[in-house]
Amino acid sequence: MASGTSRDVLWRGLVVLGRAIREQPRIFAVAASSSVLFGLLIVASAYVVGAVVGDVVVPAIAEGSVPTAALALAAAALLGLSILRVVGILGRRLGAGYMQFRLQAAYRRRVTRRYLDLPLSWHQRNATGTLLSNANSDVEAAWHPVAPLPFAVGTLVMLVGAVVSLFVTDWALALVGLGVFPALFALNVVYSRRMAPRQARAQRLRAEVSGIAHESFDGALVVKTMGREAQETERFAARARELRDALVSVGRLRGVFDPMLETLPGLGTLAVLVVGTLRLRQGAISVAELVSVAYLFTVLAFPIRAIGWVLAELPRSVAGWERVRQVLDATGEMSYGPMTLDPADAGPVTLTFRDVHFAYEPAEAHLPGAEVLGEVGFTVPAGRTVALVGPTGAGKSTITSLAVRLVDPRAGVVEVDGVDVRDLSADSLARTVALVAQVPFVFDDSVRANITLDRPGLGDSQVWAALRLAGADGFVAALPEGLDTRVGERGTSLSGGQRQRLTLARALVGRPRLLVLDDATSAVDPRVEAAILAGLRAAEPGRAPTSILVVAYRRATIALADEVVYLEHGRVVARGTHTDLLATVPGYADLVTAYEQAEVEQAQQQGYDEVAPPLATGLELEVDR
Ligand SMILES: Nc1ncnc2c1ncn2[C@@H]1O[C@H](COP(=O)(O)OP(=O)(O)OP(=O)(O)O)[C@@H](O)[C@H]1O
Repeated sequence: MASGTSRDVLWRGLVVLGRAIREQPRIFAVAASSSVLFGLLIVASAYVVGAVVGDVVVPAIAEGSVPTAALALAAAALLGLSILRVVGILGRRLGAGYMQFRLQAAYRRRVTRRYLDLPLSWHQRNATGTLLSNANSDVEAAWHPVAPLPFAVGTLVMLVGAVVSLFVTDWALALVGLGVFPALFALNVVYSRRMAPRQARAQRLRAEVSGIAHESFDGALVVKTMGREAQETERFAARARELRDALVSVGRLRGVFDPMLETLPGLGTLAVLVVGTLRLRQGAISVAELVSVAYLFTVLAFPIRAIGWVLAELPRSVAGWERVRQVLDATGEMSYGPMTLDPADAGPVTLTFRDVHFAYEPAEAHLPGAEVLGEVGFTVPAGRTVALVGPTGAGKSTITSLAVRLVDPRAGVVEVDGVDVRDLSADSLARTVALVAQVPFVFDDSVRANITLDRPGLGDSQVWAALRLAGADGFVAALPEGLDTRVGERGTSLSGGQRQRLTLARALVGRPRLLVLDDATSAVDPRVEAAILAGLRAAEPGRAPTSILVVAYRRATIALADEVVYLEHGRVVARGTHTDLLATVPGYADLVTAYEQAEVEQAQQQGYDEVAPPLATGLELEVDR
C-alpha cells in the first residue's frame, strides 16, 4: 500500500514536472542543455585528469623532468574544461532559477485571479488562511523541484556517458560502476518514497497553522475581550507542535539517508581502487585509466544527489500542486452575458425581483440547501427608494447580494431596466449597480485611493462631491493630510461610522444608477444617516437621483423610503408605505418599535462617533412623517 502510494506520488510528481517543462520549454532547454554539457564535461574531465596523470605526471616522476609542451597542453586542457564547466553551471543555474521563479509568479497570479473569479459561496467555504497558504507556500512547494530538475536531467545523461566510458575502458571497472550507480539510484528512490507522506503532512500542517494564525489575528478583538488568549494560544501551539513534529520527522529521515548517499560513492571509489589495482597488475588497464575511473567516481557523487533532491521534493510538490489545482479547477464562477445598459444614459434604473427563490450551498455538497428566499417579488422604480425591513435572518442581506449579482437565484429573475442581470456584462453591471455592505472594508492606503480604487476619470472634484454626499467631507477635510491621509490597515485610524461613510463615498463616486445599502450607515448618527439618504434621493444639477434599495433599521431612514418591503422567513409579507404598514401589519409595527427602543438605548449607552450636523431644511418634516 505504502509503496503503491509512493509510486503514485512519483508518477504524479513527474506529471507536475512535465507541466513545468511544457510551460517554460525554452528556458528549460537552455538550463537542461547547459547541465548536459556540464555532465559530459565531468566525464571528459575525468579522462583528461587521467591522461595528465598517466602521460605527464608519471613520466615526469620517472624521468625527473617535465616537457614544457606537455605541461602547457595539460594546463590548457584543464583550464578549457573548467571554463566550459563554468559556462554549463551558469546556464543551468540561471535557467533553473528563471524557470522556478517565473512559474511561481505565474501561478501566484493565476491563483489570486481565480480567487477573484470564484463566487462568494466558494469563499465562504474556504478559510482566508488557507487561501493565503495556497497562493504562497503551496505555489512555492509545487515548483520547488524545478530548481534541481535541469541538474538532475544533466546528471542522467552524465551517468549514461559514465557507464559507456567505463565499458570502453574496462569491463571489470564497468561492473563496479553498474553496481554502485543503480544502488545510488535505488537509495534515492527509497528515500523519496519514505519522504512522501512526511512532506505531504508537513505541507498540509503549514496551511493549517497559517489558517489558525490568520483567524486568531482577524478575531483579535473577540479573543481579547472574551479572555480567550490562553485557549487561542494553545489552539495555535497544538497545531504548531504538530508541524514541528512533522518537520522533525522530515529532518530525521534526511539525517539517516544523507550520510548513506554521501558514503556510497566513497565506497564505490574504494572498490574501483581495489579492482583497478588488480587490473593494473594484470596489465588490463593503464595508470591513466585507473586514475580516470577513480576520479570519475569521486566527482560523480555530488551530481547524483541532484536526482535525489528532485525525487525528495516531489511529494511536497505534488501536495502543493494538488492544493493549487483545487483552486484553479474550482468551478462556480459566474458567466456574464453580452448585454450592456446604455452607458450614455446615466439616469437611475429600475430593479425588479420576479418570483425569486434562493438557497445557499450547503457545507456538505450532497445535502440540498434549505431555501432562504421564496417567491420574492418587488420593484424599485427608477429614482425611487425602497426599504427592506424584516427580523434578523429574514433574508435582507441575501436580497442585496442578489440585487448586485454576488449570487444568482435558484429560480426566478432579477432584472435591471428589464434585463436579466445574468445577461449583463461584468463591466456594465459594475458601472450600473453598487453595494455598500454593513461591514466596511477600507484598504491601507490614502483616502483618495480608497475612494477612486484606481478607476479612470475620477478627479478630486468628483471625490469631494462623493464625500459630501456620503456626509464624509467634514471629517476628511479635518484629517491632517486631507485626501492624502493614509487610513491604516482596514482603516484602523478611522471610527466605524467614518469607515462606513468612506465606503459609501467609494460607491457613490462611480455614480451608480442603483445603490444597494445593506445597513451601510448603522454606525452613523441616525440624523446624519437620514440626511445622507435624503441627499441621495434628491436630484441636483448635473446629478440624477439614484434608485436605492436600502436595508433599514431606523424609523427615520425607513420613513424616507417611497416603499417598504417587509420580509419574514424569506418571504415578502407586506409592501406599502411606512405609514400604511404601521397601521395594517402588526408584525411590522412591533419590529419598528423594537428597533426604535434599541436605538434609543444604543444612543444612550455609546452615542455615535460624530455629532449630527443640523439637518437640511425641510428634512425634519420628512423624517417625522
Ligand atoms: N453563507 C451562508 N450560508 C448558509 N446560510 C446562510 C448564509 N448566509 C445567510 N444564511 C442564512 O440565510 C438566511 C437569511 O440570511 P440573511 O443574512 O439574508 O438575513 P438578514 O435578514 O440579512 O439577517 P440580519 O438582519 O441578521 O443581517 C438566514 O437563515 C441565514 O442563516
